Formats: sequence, C-alpha cells, structure tokens
Amino acid sequence: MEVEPAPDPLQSIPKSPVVVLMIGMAGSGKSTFMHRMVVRLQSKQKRVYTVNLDPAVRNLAYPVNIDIRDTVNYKEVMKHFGLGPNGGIMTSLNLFATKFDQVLAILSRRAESLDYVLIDTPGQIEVFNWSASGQIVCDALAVSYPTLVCYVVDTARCVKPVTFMSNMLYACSILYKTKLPFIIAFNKKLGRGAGERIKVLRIDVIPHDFLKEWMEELRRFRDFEKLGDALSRETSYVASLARSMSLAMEEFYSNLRSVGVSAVTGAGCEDFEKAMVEACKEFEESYVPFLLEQRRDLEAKRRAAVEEQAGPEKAVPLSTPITGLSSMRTIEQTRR
Ligand SMILES: Nc1nc2c(ncn2[C@@H]2O[C@H](COP(=O)(O)OP(=O)(O)OP(=O)(O)O)[C@@H](O)[C@H]2O)c(=O)[nH]1
Repeated sequence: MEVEPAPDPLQSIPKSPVVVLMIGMAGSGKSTFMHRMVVRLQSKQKRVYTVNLDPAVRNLAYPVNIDIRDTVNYKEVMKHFGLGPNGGIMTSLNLFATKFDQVLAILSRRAESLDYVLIDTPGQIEVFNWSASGQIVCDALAVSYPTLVCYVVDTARCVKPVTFMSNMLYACSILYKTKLPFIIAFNKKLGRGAGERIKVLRIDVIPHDFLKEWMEELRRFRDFEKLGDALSRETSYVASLARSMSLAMEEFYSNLRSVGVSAVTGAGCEDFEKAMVEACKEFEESYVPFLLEQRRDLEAKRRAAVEEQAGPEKAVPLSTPITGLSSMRTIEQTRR
C-alpha cells in the first residue's frame, strides 16, 4: 500500500495568527506600543496572545501570556556567569532560546483560536543582528506563522540626521539578518490637532514627517534638499560619510514600509494595521517561496544554533540548578 507523503508544513503556513516582533532601541516605546496595539486589537474582538522576551523589564502594562521572567532569572544568570546587565540579558535570552520549542508547542496548541501574537523584546537589539537567540526565535516562528518585524524608532531622538542614519543602519542590519517583512514605526508622533495638548500634557512629542521626507529623498537617490540642509550642519566628514552611506542603502529605503505612530495617543495605529496587512502579503508572496528554497539550509542553521547554545560548556548552567531557571510556566489563557 502506498503511503501518502506528509503535507509540506511550509506550503501550509496558516494565515493566522500573525506574529509581530517588536524590536527597537531601549526606550523607543516598544512595550508602550505593544500595550496600545493589544488594547486596540482586543477592542476589535481580535484574539491576541502576548509574549515578553525582555528578562530585565520590571513592569508591563499589558497582560502577558508567556513571560521569559517566569523561566529565567536574569539577575541569577548575571551572578552565575559573572556578567554585567547587558551580558546577563543576552545570556538569559540565549538560555531561553534553547527552550523555544516549548513556546512553539504552546503556540501551536492555541494557534487556531488566535489572530495575533505580539512579542516584546529587550532594547539590546544586538540580540537580533548578531546573537544566535534572535535567529533561533525568528526562524522558528517564521516557518510556522506569518511573522513580521515592527522596528520601533523614537522619532524625537532622530532629529539629527546622523542619529537617524545610524538608527536606520541598525534597522537595515536587522532586516538583512531576519529577512522578514519589515515595518518601521516612527513612534511618539505628533498627531494633527495635538499642538495645544503638547504644551499641557506633553503629548505627543514630534511630527515624523521630516523623517519621511528624508527617506523619500534617499529613496529618490538624487537631490538631498532637506536631508542635505540638515547634513550641512554636521561636520564635513560626518556629512559626507552619512551621504555615502545613504546612497549605499538605496535598495533598503526603496523597499521600506514606514508609518508614524504614537503609542500614547494611538495616532497612526490604523496605518500600522494597514501596514501589517501589506507585510503579511509580502510574507506570503516573497518570504514563503524564499523559505521553500532555503529550507534545508535554514533548518540546519537553526539546529546548529540551538546546539551551539546548548553545547557542552553552556549546557553546564542549564543542568546545574540555577535558581530562577524554572520550567516554562505560562498563563494559559488569552484575554479578550
Ligand atoms: N510621548 C510619548 N512617550 C512615549 C511613547 N511611547 C513610549 N513613550 C515613553 O517612552 C518611555 C519608554 O517607553 P517603553 O515602552 O518602556 O520603551 P521600550 O522600548 O519598551 O524600552 P526598553 O524596555 O528599555 O527597551 C516611557 O516613558 C514611555 O512612557 C509615545 O508614543 N509618546
């Protein structure tokens, strides 16, 4: 009797839940934006599941379903390995990544009843452009669900073109590493009519249009009228370096999807939702065929990365009872 070949899981990646990884520099507003989106999506009767991957965060405003802090105690990790706070966070994530299969198992049990999985990450964005844990997490999610990256930028900190460029270089390297559909959320956007409020309540901070203009000029690749003005106020070396970097990144800018949002006022969230729909389409049209091509390679890399993290010398702390490295505990309930 002929045995039917097992269906190819990549051919049948479901359309939901959509997984959104919130990535961005410390203080850019990832957690606040995540809270805003949880509230917004739930008010539209969407079923949202939340995961926190920041082991050092103290308080979270949104309800967390899976929390790295229940599994890894980063202060104990710091003590155990003699690390500082940054190293403690990176190592905690590496340890957690070796258990990420458990997160996937939990998600697959819940998947049918979910529309979105939102994942908060630490401000140490090197997790996603150079550490193995970011790769393990992204690859594991992207072979199972439509997975997007939301790169949150603190608009107010990008008024200097050189800071803007350097933030975009980070974004570019994360896009390059994850290869996932990408949305840049320029956070702390000043909404229309908020001019009066900004004086009183200081919400929200700054219009994001100037960054859009800069990006448009970079995209057009020709006249740097506005960005050129801003750059000419920098020293000539920095200005010419930034100029040549921007030319080199033309391809990146031409494919970039960006929206201005305010996590505090909720401005721009509708645009963000539209961007998510477009990004999901991109996932289906571009990322899945890419995965199919690269599958063997990706799976081998993922295994190697997991093995490297759980390798002989690193396996010691996992099998040694580190206080705080308890078994995976979750709040097995989605909140509407
Ligand atoms: N005005 C304004 N402030 C914001 C906005 N979003 C976040 N903030 C503030 O920015 C600060 C940092 O916000 P968080 O959400 O903790 O930022 P984060 O990126 O999660 O920070 P890390 O956890 O350190 O990586 C907080 O004081 C927020 O209240 C916004 O849209 N407008």
